[in-house]
Amino acid sequence: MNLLFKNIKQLLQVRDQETRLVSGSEMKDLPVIENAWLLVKDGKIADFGKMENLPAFEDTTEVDASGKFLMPGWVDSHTHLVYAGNREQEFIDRINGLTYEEIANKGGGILNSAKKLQETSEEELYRQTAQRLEEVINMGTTAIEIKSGYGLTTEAELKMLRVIKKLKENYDLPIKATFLGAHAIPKEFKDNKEAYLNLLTEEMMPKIAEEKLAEYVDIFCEKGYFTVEDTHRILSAGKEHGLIPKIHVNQFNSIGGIQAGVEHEALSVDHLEVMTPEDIESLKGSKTMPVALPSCSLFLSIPYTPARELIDAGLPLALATDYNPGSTPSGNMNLVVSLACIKMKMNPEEAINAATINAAYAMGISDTHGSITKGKAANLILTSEIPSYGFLPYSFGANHIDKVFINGKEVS
Ligand SMILES: N=CN[C@@H](CCC(=O)O)C(=O)O
Ligand SMILES: [Zn+2]
Repeated sequence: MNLLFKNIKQLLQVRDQETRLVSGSEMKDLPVIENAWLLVKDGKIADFGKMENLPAFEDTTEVDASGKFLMPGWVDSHTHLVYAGNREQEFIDRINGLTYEEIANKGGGILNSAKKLQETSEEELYRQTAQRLEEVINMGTTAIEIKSGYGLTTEAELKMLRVIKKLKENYDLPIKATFLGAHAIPKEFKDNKEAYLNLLTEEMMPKIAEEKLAEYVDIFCEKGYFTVEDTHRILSAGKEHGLIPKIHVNQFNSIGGIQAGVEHEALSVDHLEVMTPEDIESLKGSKTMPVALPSCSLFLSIPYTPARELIDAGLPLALATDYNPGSTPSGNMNLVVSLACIKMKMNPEEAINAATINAAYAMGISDTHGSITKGKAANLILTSEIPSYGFLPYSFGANHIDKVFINGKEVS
């Protein structure tokens, strides 16, 4: 059965097949078709056009989209969706004056989540994660990347990645798995980081490659976590095991990780709250997508990625949630898009481009997702009746999503 959307107030993000990302001043353009129709066949976008040229289709289920906007679903290219429990106590500790760094130094933070996760069964972890996945799908996310990194032992890292594998089997949206064993140094290796790096590259990576449990490799390149040298080592070893690099970098300090990412042709460099002019310069001409995580800045009260500087330098930018229990307990891409406009001075067009086509590039799926393009998957958001697409970020905190479709099937 085909699905026909009719009377769409505006069809947003209409692109040709060649456009894989948009950069610099191109990000201000959001191509639209007014008063449009769109046909879905076999889960894919088959055709679209203006209502005045609507052909006669047979055997279609019709959706009247009068007053509504139809657009590609959000793509969330950076999450830590698999975790056990929560870190609400650390939230309270921060309200009462401790910093994120102080909490981590006291054995809280990532190590706290790792302890909880190690003690949680794979079944229970799957249950908690599937619930979060359904929560974000209901908010319009129709493709998602998920990292390991709260296991920090071979057994627990594999447990996380197997949970992601099971999600891939049970849900229809694109899910990419990232191995982030280099997220923090476990307590047992506090005085022997070298041994932990060896464990990552010599024990965990071969197992992950053998079971095909991840597409990407990631590392937290930051003072107190992993150095630029460690980053080179992990990304090189990852590549030898068929894993494409991504990095957590420049969250608190600029230490040269961006240059390492570019050198390794990382698919994305993520966080970027603290950027020097040299960091921006080194991204120019690269294939690496910068990714901003504004909900993390909001939650931790740290600087926002200087989006204007990046975009005005001609670079592309993607947006993601960073959904995790410590720095961003929210997977709401609608809030991310609002924050990008409110706090990072991105225009609605730039923010929507960053959360769809550029986000799809950052998770390696922009040939099949992230825009309204013939042949791409019909992963779509139908808004409620709103005056304009700019109303989405403007009315922050409100829910203007009427329906969500994955491969043409209504899922919410
Ligand atoms: N910065 C590193 N990792 C996660 C948060 C980790 C945590 O606090 O649990 C992030 O991307 O923000
Ligand atoms: Zn993260």
